[in-house]
Amino acid sequence: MTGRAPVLSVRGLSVRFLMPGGRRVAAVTDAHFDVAPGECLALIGESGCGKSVLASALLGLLPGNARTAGRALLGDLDLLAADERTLARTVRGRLIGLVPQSPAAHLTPVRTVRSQLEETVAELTGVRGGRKVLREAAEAAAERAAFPADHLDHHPHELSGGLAQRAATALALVGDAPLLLADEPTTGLDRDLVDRTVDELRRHVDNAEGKGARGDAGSRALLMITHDLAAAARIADRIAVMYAGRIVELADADAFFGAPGPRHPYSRGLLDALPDRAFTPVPGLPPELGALPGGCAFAARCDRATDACADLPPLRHAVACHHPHAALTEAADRA
Ligand SMILES: Nc1ncnc2c1ncn2[C@@H]1O[C@H](COP(=O)(O)OP(=O)(O)OP(=O)(O)O)[C@@H](O)[C@H]1O
Ligand code: NI
Repeated sequence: MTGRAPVLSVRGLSVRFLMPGGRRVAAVTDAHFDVAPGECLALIGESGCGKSVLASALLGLLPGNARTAGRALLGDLDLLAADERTLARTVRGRLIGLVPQSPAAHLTPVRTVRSQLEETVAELTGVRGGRKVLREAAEAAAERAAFPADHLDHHPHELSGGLAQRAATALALVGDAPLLLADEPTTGLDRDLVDRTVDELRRHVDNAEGKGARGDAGSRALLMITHDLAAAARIADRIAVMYAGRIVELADADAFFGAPGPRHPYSRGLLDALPDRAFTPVPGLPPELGALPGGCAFAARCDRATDACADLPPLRHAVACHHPHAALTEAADRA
């Protein structure tokens, strides 16, 4: 990794939901990671482990019963401490482009995709020169996300899930934001489009389209939340594995998907569950985030667990486990 300052620096980020009756849901606990300029970090983990909550925390989009702790620095700005005005005016869309997990819910129902794209282009890029120029810029934005031109005049409810996904991706790319946050950007897409979509997200980071007008080649970063390990393997530089609200492993993507492989038993389990690998699901279910055990949250499902796992394993050499699989120390240190 380069010595340049990270685009995003997350330090000790925790999110608790306060529930009726005093119960607390520990959705995210003590997340700690950086995303460097030019880098794609993929955040993976089972449904309900806290990935989207982490994304919402960065964007200031958590509901009123959420409490956050820690810091999330985007440049000098602590996203967790920023007020709503700053988040609305300078963060969402401009500093962070969001590909939301439920695109249909983020598109304005009463307006066509074309009008939403044109408005976003006008607002975020300052494109001037009248209708025609704006129209062309909006069409180019649609094209980047493989959104078909003949559907631009449709309203969101007339779109399939896959097309709504592509419309949302097009909107997220418009602002050329320093950080692109993509939450399940490939939901509802078939394999070809998955590849095309993630490649476009990757290009945003690589700046391969000659968009270096700001002289900032390679200065952008991508945080991609995904269930799709093939998509992660295709474009990610590093992998963060989340389990029960905690990041349990951070790894170089090549080492993770290739040799020596993941170090945390849960990460191994995720890979073994893939159809083109062992096709064996991780046994059991993740714990309730409202009632987490005191020690390692994965111990109940782990074939390597011992008495030591009753204590919480710290994240050491980028893995939080008492019995990690061996790896080249060098690879672990780099991660
Ligand atoms: N407003 C809320 N109040 C209470 N609990 C919540 C709230 N929003 C989310 N949660 C809980 O936080 C946990 C993490 O949810 P999150 O949506 O981040 O999961 P995820 O990893 O993104 O899952 P998926 O892959 O299904 O999108 C879940 O257990 C969820 O029930
Ligand atoms: Ni989610």
